[in-house]
Amino acid sequence: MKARDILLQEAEDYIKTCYTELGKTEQETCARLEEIRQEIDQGGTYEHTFEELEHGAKMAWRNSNRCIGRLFWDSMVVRDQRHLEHPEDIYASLLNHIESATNGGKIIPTISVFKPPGPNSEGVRIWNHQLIRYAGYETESGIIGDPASVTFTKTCLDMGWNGNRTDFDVLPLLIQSGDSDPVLFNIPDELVLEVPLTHPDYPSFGDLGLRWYAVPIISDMLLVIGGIRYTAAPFNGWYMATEIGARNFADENRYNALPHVAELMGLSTASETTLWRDRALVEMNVAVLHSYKQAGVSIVDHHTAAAQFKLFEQREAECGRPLTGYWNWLIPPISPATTHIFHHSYDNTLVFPNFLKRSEIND
Ligand code: HEM
Ligand SMILES: N=C(Nc1cccc(CNC[C@@H]2CCCN2)c1)c1cccs1
Repeated sequence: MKARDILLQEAEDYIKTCYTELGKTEQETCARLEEIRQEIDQGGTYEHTFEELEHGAKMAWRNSNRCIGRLFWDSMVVRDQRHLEHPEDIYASLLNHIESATNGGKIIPTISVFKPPGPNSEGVRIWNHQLIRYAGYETESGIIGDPASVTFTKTCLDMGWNGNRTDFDVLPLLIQSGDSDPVLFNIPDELVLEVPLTHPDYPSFGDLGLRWYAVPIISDMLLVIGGIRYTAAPFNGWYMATEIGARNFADENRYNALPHVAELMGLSTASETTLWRDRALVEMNVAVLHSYKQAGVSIVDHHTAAAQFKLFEQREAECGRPLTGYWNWLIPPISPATTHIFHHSYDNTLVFPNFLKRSEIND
């Protein structure tokens, strides 16, 4: 099949599903399909209406098999930014996304969709993994900051960026538009809401100096709708606390904070059989939930998130949509067996629209 025929097939499949879900008539659907056929014949691609883009982005979230947070798929704010060309304008739009999604801590799930690559344009690409993330610096005496960011930090340093070399330096944005070189932009401090970590029962927890940012905004995944690949479509929700407490601060190849937490709790780390690691892990997650709630920043615990996911499963069944999911990612990293997810199996079929990692694209 030629590329155009594949694109036309994917466009038809999407429009039929999308227009049915939006309650449009057969007549409207056929008329739109004819328009798209002509557009593809003439220019090799086609452009989504805002309505098609908005609903497609929501469907992509609804189809994200690794996401436990999908109950709220239909409430996402979709920002159509396809008219922007210049890196400075894209930068300004990303700052608006950060500010509007943060919403003073009452986080609003939001996605910004930028111009996709076309027959005569490279489209937009954001090189960051997340819009807000901490730098990682390799030094002779170990790593400062987030080890997961060492490679990207090196790229930014090579391009002339300088961090303060603390454990919590917010990285710059690296934006590429069309076929021009990527450009670096700093994020103003006042736009980055952060939460200092304290623990309700251990006053010395605050002395660890741990903090994390409020809003996770994934910026390195592709949004694929009806055969169109949006290479820059940063999206945010709110955190599930275990992401921060059981991975970012707990992994030995991340901030590796559990031994410090065990020490301040007065636990001996001499033997694994005391389960000191597990006790430190739970208190780390208690600290995250306590701190985000105290700061008025949206967050969800893994039990509540699992209960919400169960509701999502039920609603999808009521709508007659087969549920797809990926068990390995849906179970939380602590106490997984206390959630219903652990005791179920899920169909990991890839349904479109969806989000893909760059490495998952095979032309
Ligand atoms: C509203 C609150 C949300 C919560 C609590 C939530 C929770 C999560 C969690 C815990 C993961 C696993 C992440 C990891 O282990 O690294 C995840 C994955 C994912 N979520 Fe959600 N999510 C939310 C909203 C969203 C939104 C708004 C989107 C997109 C529009 C989304 C799309 C995804 C995708 C694509 C993945 C898989 C990422 C990958 O494969 O690397 N989620 N989500
Ligand atoms: N709560 C969130 N967490 C999340 C969602 C998708 C992807 C990620 C990052 N996952 C990659 C890390 C690094 C390896 C394993 N997890 C986090 C959200 C981020 C954006 C919207 S919701």
